[in-house]
Amino acid sequence: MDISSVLQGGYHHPLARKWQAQRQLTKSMLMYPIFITDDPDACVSISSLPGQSRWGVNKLEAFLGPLVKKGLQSVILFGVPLKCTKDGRGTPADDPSGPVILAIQKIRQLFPTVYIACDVCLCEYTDHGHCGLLNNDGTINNTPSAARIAEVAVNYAKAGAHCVAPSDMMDGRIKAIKRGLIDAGLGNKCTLMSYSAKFASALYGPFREAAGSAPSHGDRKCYQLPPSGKGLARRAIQRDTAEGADIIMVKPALPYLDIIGDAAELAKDLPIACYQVSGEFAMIHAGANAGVYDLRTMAFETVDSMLRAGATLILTYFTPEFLDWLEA
Ligand SMILES: NCC[C@H](CC(=O)O)[C@@H](CN)CCC(=O)O
Ligand SMILES: [Zn+2]
Repeated sequence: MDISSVLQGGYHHPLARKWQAQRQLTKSMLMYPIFITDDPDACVSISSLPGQSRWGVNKLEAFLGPLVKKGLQSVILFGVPLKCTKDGRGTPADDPSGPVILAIQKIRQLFPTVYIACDVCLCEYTDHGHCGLLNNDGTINNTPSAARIAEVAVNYAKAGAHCVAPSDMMDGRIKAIKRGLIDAGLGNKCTLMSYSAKFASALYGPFREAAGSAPSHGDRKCYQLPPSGKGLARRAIQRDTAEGADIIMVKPALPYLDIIGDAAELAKDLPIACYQVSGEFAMIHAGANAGVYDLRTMAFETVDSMLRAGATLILTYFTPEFLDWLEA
């Protein structure tokens, strides 16, 4: 056999196999999506998301304490208000007594080392369930939507969020948020993580069930990207980078590894996040429950593919497990 044909010598040993990875998962790369509801003492499991619950702020110490001890370093908060009065502009989104702002203050007080990101969107707070404000004909009214998203983001930052992450997909919201943060004197104190390449995916069902955030009519195809839209994704990544994003996110992750690669190419000087969304998480669990594969092995294999594609930050509901698995 020709000398150049022999590769197996480079990975015959378990340690040598580790060295083959350009980037390996570490605890600091994990950001844990958590659901905060407006019943302060709630702990309600989410049937569609194995092991996940909606938490009241009074339960956050018991919930997050053990995870912080295991090395949890960042969370991203999703408000799931069940008692508020929703309206056309998502008024409850930045209610100072709402679940997100109360959770920011509670986590800052309890766990000062934990980096707090906040998802910024209106769909959990509007009576129509869309991510922006609507025209009378039910279509998105983009300009006031971006302004409202920016207002909510700045209020989360004022409440102490280390990062705001707009998942709404309105055009121009990154520039609007950055301008708002700067005008509030927070431009250098709050990270702007943009869901730049966020697709109109079939994989959000469990989240929408958990958050009660499905649109009351129509769908989100006019503002989330078409799954086939590689060029659109590349343009959105470049646009958001130019508008002041500090982190670029691709979402969902596994069906969009090529887009993660595009982001790593186009925004090579920024951290690249990807979100292993609720449907991906549920799918991996379903396959393991069906005996198709071992859960831990598949969770690592999917995340390794995201790292290989260029991701440096992983939003995943497997965070608690990875904190244990990375210790093993
Ligand atoms: N702001 C939109 C919420 C949204 C997707 C959707 O429902 O369209 C995601 C949260 N950012 C869903 C995340 C998930 O499925 O885990
Ligand atoms: Zn939304």
